[in-house]
Amino acid sequence: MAAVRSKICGITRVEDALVAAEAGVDAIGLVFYPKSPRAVTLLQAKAIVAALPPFVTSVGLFVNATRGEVGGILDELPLDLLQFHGDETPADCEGHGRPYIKALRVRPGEDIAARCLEYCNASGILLDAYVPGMPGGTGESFDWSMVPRGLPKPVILAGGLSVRNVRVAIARVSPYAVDVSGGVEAEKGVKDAEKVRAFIREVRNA
Ligand SMILES: O=C(O)c1ccccc1N[C@@H]1O[C@H](COP(=O)(O)O)[C@@H](O)[C@H]1O
Repeated sequence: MAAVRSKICGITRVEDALVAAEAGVDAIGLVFYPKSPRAVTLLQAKAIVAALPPFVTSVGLFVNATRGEVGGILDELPLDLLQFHGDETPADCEGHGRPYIKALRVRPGEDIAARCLEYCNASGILLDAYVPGMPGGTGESFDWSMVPRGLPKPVILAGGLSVRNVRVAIARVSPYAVDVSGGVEAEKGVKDAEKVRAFIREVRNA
């Protein structure tokens, strides 16, 4: 089985990005959603991206942002990958000419395979828990048995992951990558270095 990639999302501080990079993370996520306790300003994001070593992907997370808002960030900061975590249509996601992943919030009975096909130009599909009124970063997991095998896109598994459950999650879902935010925090927006290292170690050993 290919190595499972990891993304640490909700990075707000250069030092947290460096800890994650040193531990071997593949991608870090920057939340451009003003209502999130992990939201970054453009200035913060620029400092974090500038500090990244080569081969660590910078991902910009947006929730129902306008085309102008996303474009305004991209004009200032050439993010490697976009993550759309709201109700964006395929056309919304594709309007920036940049690679993107689309987050799907999985409700009971969700036809994940059909939703996946809607976003046929996405680089991957991120699966997260559905919590009413919250677009993401909830710390909640969903029923992993709902993820079908053989989806046509790389699957990024998210939602309530931590060092305690990530190995089981990988065994059950066989995702391309895992994504964590709250499970490696000391407090909202501040990562716990030991939790970050332990999480990435666990993914690598899975
Ligand atoms: O992190 C946030 O605050 C956030 C806000 C709005 C949409 C998505 C958000 N984060 C993403 O949510 C999932 C799961 O997070 P958690 O590990 O359960 O805390 C993850 O993809 C984050 O990128």
